Formats: sequence, structure tokens, C-alpha cells
Amino acid sequence: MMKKEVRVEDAVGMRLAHDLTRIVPGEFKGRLFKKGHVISADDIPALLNIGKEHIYILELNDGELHEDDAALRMGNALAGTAMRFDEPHEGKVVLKAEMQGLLKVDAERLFAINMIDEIAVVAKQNNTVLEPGDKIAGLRAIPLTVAEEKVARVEALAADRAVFAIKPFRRLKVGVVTTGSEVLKGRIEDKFGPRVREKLERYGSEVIEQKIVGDLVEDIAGAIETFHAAGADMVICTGGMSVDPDDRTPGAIKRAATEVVSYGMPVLPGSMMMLAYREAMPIFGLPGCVIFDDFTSFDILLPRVLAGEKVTREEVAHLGHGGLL
Ligand SMILES: Nc1nc2c(c(=O)[nH]1)N[C@H]1C(S)=C(S)[C@@H](COP(=O)(O)OP(=O)(O)OC[C@H]3O[C@@H](n4cnc5c(N)ncnc54)[C@H](O)[C@@H]3O)O[C@H]1N2
Ligand code: MOO
Repeated sequence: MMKKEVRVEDAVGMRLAHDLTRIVPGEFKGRLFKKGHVISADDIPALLNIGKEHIYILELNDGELHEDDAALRMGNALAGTAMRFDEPHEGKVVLKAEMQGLLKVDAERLFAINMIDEIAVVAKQNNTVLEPGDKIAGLRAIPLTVAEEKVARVEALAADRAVFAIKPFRRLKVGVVTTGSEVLKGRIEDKFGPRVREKLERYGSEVIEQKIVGDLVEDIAGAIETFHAAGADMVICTGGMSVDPDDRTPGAIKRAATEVVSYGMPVLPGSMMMLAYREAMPIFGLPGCVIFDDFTSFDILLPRVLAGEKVTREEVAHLGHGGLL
């Protein structure tokens, strides 16, 4: 690479070799001049105001890529189905989601890519819920020019298996079993029904019926079994999940289930949650905190289940790291 520094006063009529950034704390951060812009005399004060007394004049050798071209090639290599990216800005390309879904990141490949010197691929966490337009990853080379061979290694790592993918959510028909004598006897107004409905509707699933039962194990287990027999795709039980004598929901779920993944999660709030299955039908037991806290263990596991993933006991145990929300 031939890289020559030119004083901005002497650069009138020359082309910028890369985007130039302006930052005003609290107000603005972004591109002030675009790569390729022909500098005019009027630009000189603005350049001096962002601290540029010199600009580069660049000539690339064979086997070298400009940061924008490196970012574009990585964008093409890493964008999966239902993802898009715009032209590079300031040497960076941003992958965005074009549909709602669960982000899947191949963490080992991402690590291998970032072990390539001068390459930075910065992604959201695996299992993040994405809405259309949400960012997935920012891709860039660190220096202004980078060896083409490094970008080719990124392409090779992404060639046979997607590093990023978006899984759509299944639209399930869900039965809700609300426990608690105080709700059954009308002492308080039910707050769980609307809460669960709102959380499911976000993902395109719907509550087909809410059965309000008391605290009897037979009634709770019976309601789960009735929903299963009627073809519900999932059952969500609410309340009665902790340690009082009237907290009988875990026992009832256990009775109706063919497999209990976990009663209790290393996540706060939401530590008293239960996930089980009756054959292929997931059963959640939601503790009281779900009507109080906006984000709990339920918000971690619900998208996984809706994306069709089978959550294991090992994965539940991993939630403890970062599980204090
Ligand atoms: N000594 C302990 N206390 C608590 C523990 C524990 O392990 N040891 N666990 C705590 C955790 S964590 C949670 S979360 C809460 C709630 O657990 P439960 O699921 O058993 O909740 P309930 O006892 O059924 O109800 C608590 C509270 O919420 C009201 N509620 C319940 N359902 C509804 C509904 N459908 N609509 C409106 N309000 C509802 C209920 O009336 C109670 O006021 O326990 C901690 N304590
Ligand atoms: O199930 Mo409880 O908060 O852990 O809030």
C-alpha cells in the first residue's frame, strides 16, 4: 500500500480515501464526509474542526482490500436468510434482521473469525429475540487496509455452515391453567391471563382458553391433561410455584408430565419456574414474579420453545451465568 499524508489545505480537489467521522457527545456521531468525496476549499474548516490536519492519499497493492471492501465481502459471506445490510459506513457493515425470530450464533465459528488478526465481527448474543430491522452484527476490518487473504479466511469459515441464522417462531395454540384459591373465589382479579396473552401475542401465538382452577393437584393436573387431549400445543400454569402448603402446581405438573426438564432455574427473577413436557407438548409453571417483573426466566425460555427448540437440563444450568437479570 502506498499511503501519503497531505495537509488538508493542500488537499483541495483530492478524493478522501475513507469516511471521516464527527462526534459531538449527546448530539451526533456519524459520517461527516464520505469516502471518495472531492475536497473543496469550503470543507477545510469542517475538517480542521474534527481534528483532521492531514488526509491520506491511498494506493492499494494487489492482495490488499480497503476497509469498506473488506466489510462488504464479510457482509456477503455472513448474511444469512432474511438478513440484509446497507453500504459500508465508516468502514463497517451492519447485518440486520428482515423478520422476527430467534438469533442463532455459531459461537465457535464466530470465535475462529475473531481470532483472525485485524478482523472484528461483533454480534448479539445467541438466542436473542430479533424484530424486523434489529441489528444482528457489525463487521469490520480494524486497519484502513487489510490483507485480502484474511477476508478470504472469513469467507471460508462461513462457506459451508451459517455463522448467523434466524429461526422463526411457531404459532402455537396455548392453554392457560390459573391456580390459586384467591383467584378462583374472586377475592382478587386475575392478572396472569392478560400477562401471558400479551407475551404470547408478541410471537404470534394465542391463548385458546384459560381455565381457572383452585389449588387441588387433581384439578390442576386434570386441566393440563384436558388441554393435551384437546390438541393444545402448549400449556402454561400460573401461580402456586413456591413453598407454601397451597403451592401445589409443581406436583400437579409432574403428575401430568412425561418428562420434567427442570423445576427451578438459576435465574432471578423467575427461579421458581418449571419446564416439563407431556409427550411433545411443553408445560410451563410460572411463578408469581412473572406478573410483577417485566423480564424473567420465562422470557428467556419461551422464545426458545416457540422456535421449536428442546431445552435441556444442562442448558438450564448454564443460565446461572448471567442469570441475575
Ligand atoms: N419462603 C419462601 N418464600 C418465597 C419463595 C421461596 O422459595 N421461599 N419463593 C419466592 C419466589 S421466587 C416467588 S416468584 C414468589 C411467588 O411464588 P408463587 O408462584 O408460589 O406465587 P403464589 O404464592 O401463587 O402467589 C404470590 C402472589 O401473587 C398473587 N397471584 C398469584 N396468581 C395471581 C393471579 N392469577 N392474578 C393476580 N395475582 C396473583 C397471589 O395472590 C400472591 O399475592 O414466592 C416467593 N416467596
Ligand atoms: O420465581 Mo421468583 O422471582 O425467582 O421471583
